Amino acid sequence: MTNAIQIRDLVKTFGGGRSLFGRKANEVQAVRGISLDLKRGETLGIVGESGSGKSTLARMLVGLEHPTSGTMLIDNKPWADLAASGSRAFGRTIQYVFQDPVASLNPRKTIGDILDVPLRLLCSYDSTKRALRKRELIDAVQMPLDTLERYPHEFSGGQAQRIAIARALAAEASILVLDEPVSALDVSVQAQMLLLLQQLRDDLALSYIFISHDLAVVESISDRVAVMYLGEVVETGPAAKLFANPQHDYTRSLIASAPRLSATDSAA
Ligand SMILES: Nc1ncnc2c1ncn2[C@@H]1O[C@H](COP(=O)(O)OP(=O)(O)OP(=O)(O)O)[C@@H](O)[C@H]1O
Repeated sequence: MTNAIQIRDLVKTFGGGRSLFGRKANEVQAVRGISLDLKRGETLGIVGESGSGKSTLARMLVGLEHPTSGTMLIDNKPWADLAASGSRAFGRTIQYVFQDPVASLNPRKTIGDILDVPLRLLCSYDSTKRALRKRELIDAVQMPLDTLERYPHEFSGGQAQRIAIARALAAEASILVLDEPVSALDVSVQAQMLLLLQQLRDDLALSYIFISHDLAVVESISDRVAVMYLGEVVETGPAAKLFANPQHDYTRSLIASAPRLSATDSAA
């Protein structure tokens, strides 16, 4: 079985202008030599405190940031080849779902027009095929068909996130990077969203990178978890094992400082 993503020795350094004394000023090492694999069909949770480099890693995976050094294979394609081919190649391979669903949807366009963009620009489908795919996509995220004629402000946060997921699925990329996808939602809506994501992953053979600082959410959806601290991965392991028996001091302190796992406890 090949990996959906293979990351080796990945480094990202921001800034680094020279000061009067020849030392690099304002340099931030956001990611410091990460190696990770995402298996096909797997959900890999990524946890870590604010500033640990989770979003920088995510942004490099989808081509929004250039690595300083290291290699990545995304769906067996070298990252550098995808970057050389441009955003269309990335968009058909790997998609990013943002935390704030309402802000990620253009308020002046109908949902149909929003879904039209990737179908036109990334897939080059004709209008008949686009109309068919839009109905399939909206159905896949369990929204009514009249959603296509409505505008983003007419939807709740949970509904808007379903639409954002439909858009991420439009170009048939098999890998989604979900960056805090349920953090802006009410706890009751979070559970439904996690269920939908699991169904989509299984039905469409997707692989997920799932970033969150909510350990309960990560434990409930992830097969494996990677713990980031100061730009490094300090521990990886199967989700249940890692949370039950953390090996690294930082993982232990992260678990100790997390609020009680109320969402999963009360859903049981
Ligand atoms: N464009 C940038 N320029 C300079 N520094 C940056 C930039 N983007 C991120 N950083 C820095 O890199 C480090 C990692 O940030 P990053 O956003 O990846 O962390 P994070 O774990 O995703 O945090 P959060 O959970 O708050 O989103 C931080 O110190 C941040 O200030």
